[in-house]
Amino acid sequence: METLEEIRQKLNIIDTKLVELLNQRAELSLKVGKIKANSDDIVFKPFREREILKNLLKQNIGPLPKEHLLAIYREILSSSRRLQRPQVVLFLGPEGTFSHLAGLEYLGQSLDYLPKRNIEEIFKGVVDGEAELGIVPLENSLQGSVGQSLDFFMRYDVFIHAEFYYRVSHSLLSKAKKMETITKVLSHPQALEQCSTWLKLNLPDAELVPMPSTAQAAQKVCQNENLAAIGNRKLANLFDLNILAARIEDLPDNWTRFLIIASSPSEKEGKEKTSIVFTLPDKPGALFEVLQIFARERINLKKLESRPLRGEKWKYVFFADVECDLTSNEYKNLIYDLGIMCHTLKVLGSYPSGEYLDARV
Ligand SMILES: O=C(O)C(=O)C[C@]1(C(=O)O)C=C[C@@H](O)C=C1
Repeated sequence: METLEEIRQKLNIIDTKLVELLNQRAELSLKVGKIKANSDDIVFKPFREREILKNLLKQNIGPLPKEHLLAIYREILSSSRRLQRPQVVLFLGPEGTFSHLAGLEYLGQSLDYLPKRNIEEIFKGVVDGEAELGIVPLENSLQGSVGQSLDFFMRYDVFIHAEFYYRVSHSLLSKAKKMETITKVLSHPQALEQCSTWLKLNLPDAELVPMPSTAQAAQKVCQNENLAAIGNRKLANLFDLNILAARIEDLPDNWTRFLIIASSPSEKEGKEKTSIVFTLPDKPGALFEVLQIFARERINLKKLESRPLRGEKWKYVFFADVECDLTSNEYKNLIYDLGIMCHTLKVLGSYPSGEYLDARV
């Protein structure tokens, strides 16, 4: 049998090779960066990244688990993007919110994450060039759409580059080591609501205190061992808290869909979904005609939502996701027809269909 010393020697040799290879990869990434800088192209290429990850998974014969390989590679890609150009990304703050944690998981640690006080500031910051990318929450599988995010797509000139889904799973976090000392539980009202059955069973006497965000709740409970917060388990690392209980939500299949936005359109090929916003003339069958076009072309409609049109009462704007690349040449005529039928039509972007990131694993 090999001794510990011998195994460690072998690990050292492999690590040396890995560093060498990572640097060779970084050199190539810098070359790509120069080409992109010359053509003013955006650094983040979600379709290419997904292709890389897919190929890696095919090649991986273990024992390295798939989730570990993906996590390692997300960081390699994050560093690669950062090498090409400093990457600022705006998110709905403060630090530790689901948006922040979701962004860190999807885009990696090498970016500069800048918190914003509200969703509009994210759109505005991206349009004004304060950041190359923004992360916006669009909808939740249990609670429905984030109305504001939909509205700002109508008002700001931004494009969608990627989508991903992030699991909403809650833990009980505290400075205390045991649950017995907890007298108050703090969190965002939605998180308290999502864990109400667990709280009734396990902490029936605790006072429930609403907070503006799960991140602020986690920050607050650092002050006192009798307090606990409900939020993502990663808040434990961020605020140095203990996880007293995990996966305490009543309904475990809870996901939020996030979009990555930028001020210029996305890359040209390989896209699977397109989002559009449109308004219609006030006449019978106006929406039916639009839907008929999609039916005629056998295009699958994944989402259709109406929102009040700002400044014009009882008028509506429609937000739709379709399962095809509407920006490709193949659909030129369709876009032309839609343009005639709609009062206004804006193609928000085409992008690869999103991955599901599960922070619980
Ligand atoms: O292929 C590119 O366009 C790259 O910039 C390289 C690379 C990579 O490191 O592999 C980096 C960033 C992109 O998001 C995709 C891939």
